[in-house]
Amino acid sequence: MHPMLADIRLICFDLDGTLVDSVPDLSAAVDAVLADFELPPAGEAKVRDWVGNGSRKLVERALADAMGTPPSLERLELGHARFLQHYGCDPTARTRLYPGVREALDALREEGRILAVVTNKPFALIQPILSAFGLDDHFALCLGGDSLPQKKPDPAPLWHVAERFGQPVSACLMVGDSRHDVEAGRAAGFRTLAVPYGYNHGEPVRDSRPDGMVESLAELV
Ligand SMILES: O=C(O)COP(=O)(O)O
Ligand SMILES: [Mg+2]
Repeated sequence: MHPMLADIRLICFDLDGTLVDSVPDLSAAVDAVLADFELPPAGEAKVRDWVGNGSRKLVERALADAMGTPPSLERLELGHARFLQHYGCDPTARTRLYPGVREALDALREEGRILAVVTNKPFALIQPILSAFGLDDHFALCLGGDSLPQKKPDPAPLWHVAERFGQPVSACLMVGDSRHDVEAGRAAGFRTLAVPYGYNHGEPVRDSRPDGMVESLAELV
């Protein structure tokens, strides 16, 4: 067991960039939206740096980059609706679990820890992705970026999960790949653990000073 887990009863996991490498499917959907608007594709490298603030912001960044100017509200709404359609068709066609994820989740569940997903992704997309990897039963609660009025880096989703399971924040851990996860966790009073392999707007997540880092979730167990 990892030393940081000693007093931890509840663990909130980020999804994109922490449990799943979803950029191949996210960027295919972004490029499909851009094609709908007869704009050039963005490609995976750019999309990787745009992920993290939810799908609406992702589409906004892609449209602004392709057009050289921020999109109108109307274009953004239409683009986001199109994105949800394209992405929702098959959100795991090229998405993969990161190494160590399944082993870690199996073992942590076995140990009786409460596991939750707190992502900025729309709630409706969480279940299809978890089920594609046979992980639907592992999490006691999943929250998306649209589940509450606030999303990460706001601590509200983390407090919501802790309260739901009657856990003091001192018994809770946030595990993520980006500064939004570390900031939300710290603001909530959770302990924070980061993985270096995900998406953090092109910056090392270590710069956000998480309480700990692991190269792979396999190190948790
Ligand atoms: O949808 C996003 O922008 C990122 O989602 P995440 O919070 O699971 O990393
Ligand atoms: Mg993430």
